[in-house]
Amino acid sequence: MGRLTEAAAAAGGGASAARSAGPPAPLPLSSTSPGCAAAMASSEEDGTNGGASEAGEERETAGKRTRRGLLATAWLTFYNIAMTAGWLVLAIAMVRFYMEKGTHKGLYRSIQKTLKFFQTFALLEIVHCLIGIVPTSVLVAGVQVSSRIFMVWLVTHSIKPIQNEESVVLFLVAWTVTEITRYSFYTFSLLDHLPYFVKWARYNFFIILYPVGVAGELLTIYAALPYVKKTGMFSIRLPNKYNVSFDYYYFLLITMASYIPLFPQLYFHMLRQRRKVLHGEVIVEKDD
Ligand SMILES: CCCCCCCCCCCCC[C@@H](O)CC(=O)SCCNC(=O)CCNC(=O)[C@H](O)C(C)(C)COP(=O)(O)OP(=O)(O)OC[C@H]1O[C@@H](n2cnc3c(N)ncnc32)[C@H](O)[C@@H]1OP(=O)(O)O
Repeated sequence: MGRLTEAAAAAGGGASAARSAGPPAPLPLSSTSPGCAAAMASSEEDGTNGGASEAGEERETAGKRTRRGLLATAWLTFYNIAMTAGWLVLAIAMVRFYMEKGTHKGLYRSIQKTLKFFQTFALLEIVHCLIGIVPTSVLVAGVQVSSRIFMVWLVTHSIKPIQNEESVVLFLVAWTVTEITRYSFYTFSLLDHLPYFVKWARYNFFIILYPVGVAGELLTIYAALPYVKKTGMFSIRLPNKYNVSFDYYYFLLITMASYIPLFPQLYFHMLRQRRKVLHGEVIVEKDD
């Protein structure tokens, strides 16, 4: 299948035109076919397109809502409000803890229930992609959510001695700021009242927060290695009646290594989203 790509001027479109112009991302983890060539046209920087394009955007939002269905829109609005509130509660609890105790020791323990609840609830994001009520690629959402679930349940919850590591605070702060911004962005978008600051924050904060979060996660797994090796936790040794063996220590090493190919994919996916939404770059792909 050959491909032909052309740049479309985003005269009155910004993010909406970008989205309507075609699916994002020629990366392997994106929903588009790998290797698609893409050309981009940059238009507005500040989101002010004039009355005509605003009316166009409104029509587009209404169109999206109709396509998605009212029930799905109502569910997503509820889901995003609940998630924004959950991560806000977490942020407030963390700030209060630090102000009262003056140390990060004991922080994870004090917020773990809320964290586990809301991060596990985020599994629904994979379901949203699978049933098609959000346009995100299942793979992108799957890698993002499963790595978080893994960090919460199979690392931080299960390996108590690492819960007071500074690196835990690093990823907790990065996740919390990201999620408050991200879910409020989705909420305001669905409600058709998106403040420019929220949009700007959604597509800029990640530039710093993604590497910070990943560093926190990797350092936490690294800190867990000696304990996992010593205890042999979650490992299955031979001989056993199923004749299978599993070593959690090596599994953690492989997981750390998998960040090398996977994290850049997510990061570049977000950089592309940023270019489309904030700078109105439009990717149009045509199949021969
Ligand atoms: C079992 C062991 C597994 C181990 C795997 C190990 C490998 C791991 C490597 C990866 C490491 C990641 C680590 C990570 O945990 C670190 C951090 O998170 S640190 C903190 C910083 N993080 C971020 O900034 C996260 C950025 N990522 C994301 O935002 C998303 O997760 C992502 C799925 C990557 C991107 O989102 P998306 O493609 O959806 O982009 P947009 O937000 O621009 O949305 C596109 C359109 O979808 C609509 N949408 C999406 N979700 C919703 C929703 N909930 N409600 C309503 N609408 C939604 C959105 O509005 C856009 O729609 P449209 O185009 O129509 O406007």
